[in-house]
Amino acid sequence: MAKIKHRALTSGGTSEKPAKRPRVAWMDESDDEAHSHKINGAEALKSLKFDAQSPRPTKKQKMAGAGPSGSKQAAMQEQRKQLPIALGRDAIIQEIKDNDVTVLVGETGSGKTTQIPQYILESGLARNGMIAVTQPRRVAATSLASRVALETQSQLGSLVGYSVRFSDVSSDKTKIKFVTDGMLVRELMGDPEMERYSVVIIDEAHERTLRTDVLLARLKGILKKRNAVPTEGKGKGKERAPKNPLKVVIMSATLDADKFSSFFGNAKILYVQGRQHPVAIYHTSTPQPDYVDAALRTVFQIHTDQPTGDILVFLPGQEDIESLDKSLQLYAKRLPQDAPGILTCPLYASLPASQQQQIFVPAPKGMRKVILATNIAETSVTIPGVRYVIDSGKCKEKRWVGRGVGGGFDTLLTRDITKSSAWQRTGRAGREAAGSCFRLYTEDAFSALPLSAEPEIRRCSLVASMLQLKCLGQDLEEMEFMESPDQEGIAQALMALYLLGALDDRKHLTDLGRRMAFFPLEPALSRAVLASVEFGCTSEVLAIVSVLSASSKLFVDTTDSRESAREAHTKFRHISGDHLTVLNVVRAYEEVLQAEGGADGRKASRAALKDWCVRNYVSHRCLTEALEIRAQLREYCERQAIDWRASCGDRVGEEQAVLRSLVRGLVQNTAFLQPDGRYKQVIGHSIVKIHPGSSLCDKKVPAIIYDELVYTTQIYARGVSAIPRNYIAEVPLLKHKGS
Ligand SMILES: Nc1ncnc2c1ncn2[C@@H]1O[C@H](COP(=O)(O)OP(=O)(O)OP(=O)(O)O)[C@@H](O)[C@H]1O
Repeated sequence: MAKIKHRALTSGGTSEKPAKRPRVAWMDESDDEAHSHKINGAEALKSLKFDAQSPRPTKKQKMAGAGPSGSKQAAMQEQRKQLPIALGRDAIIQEIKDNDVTVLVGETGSGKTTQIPQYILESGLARNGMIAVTQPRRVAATSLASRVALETQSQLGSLVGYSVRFSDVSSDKTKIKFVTDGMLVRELMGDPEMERYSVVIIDEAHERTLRTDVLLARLKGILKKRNAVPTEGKGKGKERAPKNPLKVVIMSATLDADKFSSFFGNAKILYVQGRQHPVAIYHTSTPQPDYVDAALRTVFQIHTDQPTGDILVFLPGQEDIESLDKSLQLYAKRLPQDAPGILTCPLYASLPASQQQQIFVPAPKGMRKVILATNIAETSVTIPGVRYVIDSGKCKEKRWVGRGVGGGFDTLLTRDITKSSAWQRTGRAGREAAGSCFRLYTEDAFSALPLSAEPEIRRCSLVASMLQLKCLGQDLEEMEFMESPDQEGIAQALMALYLLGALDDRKHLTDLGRRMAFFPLEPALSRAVLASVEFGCTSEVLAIVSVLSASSKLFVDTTDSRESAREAHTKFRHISGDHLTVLNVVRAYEEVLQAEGGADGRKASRAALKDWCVRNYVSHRCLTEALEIRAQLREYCERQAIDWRASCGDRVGEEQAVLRSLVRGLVQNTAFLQPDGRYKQVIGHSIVKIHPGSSLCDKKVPAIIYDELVYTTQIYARGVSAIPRNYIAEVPLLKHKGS
């Protein structure tokens, strides 16, 4: 293998003196034994057996994902038949027919997610109802829906559709619907017994998201109701059958199947063996504490030594992705002129959907695509062209820090992955052909990893779920979950909902709480929207809340452009802080929109708008998405008879009204200035500092509200505005406390 001459990089990506970088030493772990694993030490899941290799795909097969017509379609149908799951089709359908709940464990890429819904549909098991397939992440839900629509030769949104927050691509004709688990929980509010679904498939159940756990708990109750055999009725047999029975299928490649089975009264467990393509696994022979650097070297080792095929690198978060992206681009420039180029493609949750879709676009001829992803690409997703996976062994985990009444906050902490995650990541390399997975940790380190992560229900805020369940007449604290939430988490959620006015002092849901749950927003933000009605500033609050709900950040602020960005942002700055600054940006953007495209801005030139955003260091994607979200929130307002046009008119009144509304929602996110210049939470005990990215970062004001706390070396408040102290005392439930 020819050595690449690297030059040393600083984290900012600038070059230093040339330095030779050592290669990463690998140990081949590709013997069969190393790839089999057991679940719970009991049921052998011989899933990662790399010897069940089917023939390498033909050129035609490789093209199968490219389009729905002619030979490509035939190749795709042929590929479907080759999937390991296809062999067990009839047996699986029979088991689903015979059982209310089926737990299905099959190796990554065996065809569970794309095929099982189609088999169920073809078998007639769904009768006139729909088949829901849940996914923990939206990128998986949307890309799977596209794939299954292709396979069924239908247009996305007709037979096969999807529903994720703020985007529903389904219709009356839809029979298979891919949904995020959060969306299905929301749907419960309009359809508490899930009557419109005949089959609910909970996919990637091993991830144990809070919403999946809520769904599983609800499904248990729904099954009892919908599948009970009526005691009254004249006839026998069919006439005594339940009217609209429900089937539940729980699926994953890396699942503690016994646990799920016993939760559903010893449900049937099915194992699907075999995988389509082998994946060779390599561990490093020594630990690699600097995993970004190790990933950089491995990318180039693959690029110079290995045949064509795209590379998927798993990193914990956006910062590492951006850092590796820069380094890769820098080194790529130094490749010999005749060598294939490198095209980098970042993928993380806060990246807008349109940019996330770039990972599915084939690299131009002569280029190798390197996708830099967080664990959002870890499950369910097939990225065509990927043959190599590099696994840093790290991920970010959401965790409620400092749990307890009034205190604490959700934060993302970097930690080692689990064995489940490692297997899932490995699985991304063998989707269309044989692949390789390079783990940036030793085999001993792999052996020491826990099997699976602690369920979210034990480590994340329960506020939103508790409110949704209250609307269904259920108390989270009394429900039977696979794992019960801890008392501190429950107390914190109850207190938060009480302070928002969603619950009364007897823990009963209030009318306000019901209205809050109606909006597809965090309860704190929906409370602010509802408060804006009282203060006559719904138009302004909707604009701010829409930006806060967008998936990407409004202000573009990279290390290289920090000074120019700050200067450009000055003209939007509002003296009160970040919330009204956001409003100023939205207004300025709308002015350009109208100037460019007439009264309704519809014909505005995209190029002109983008140009304006670039010049002002604000994100065009964030603003486009925020305006779409706002349009939807306006519809929700109309359904609640709220006049979304209500606006203050004058700027002084506006500042007061908007901040007062926001305090109603962000009441727990308030802090008072202390004599030592720091801020202390009003409810809670944490000492916080204003984030350096805030327009208020150098200011000392008596009291602040903030959108969120982030923990790095200390606790920072982000998205901050200054408020008079008495605004906090105005919050109805706090009045009597005289805070
Ligand atoms: N978008 C796509 N483009 C090309 N091939 C695809 C696509 N989606 C699925 N496939 C093919 O179908 C196979 C089965 O995918 P599927 O998602 O059904 O597997 P799975 O068993 O659910 O895997 P996992 O547990 O990893 O989600 C893939 O290995 C791949 O060969």
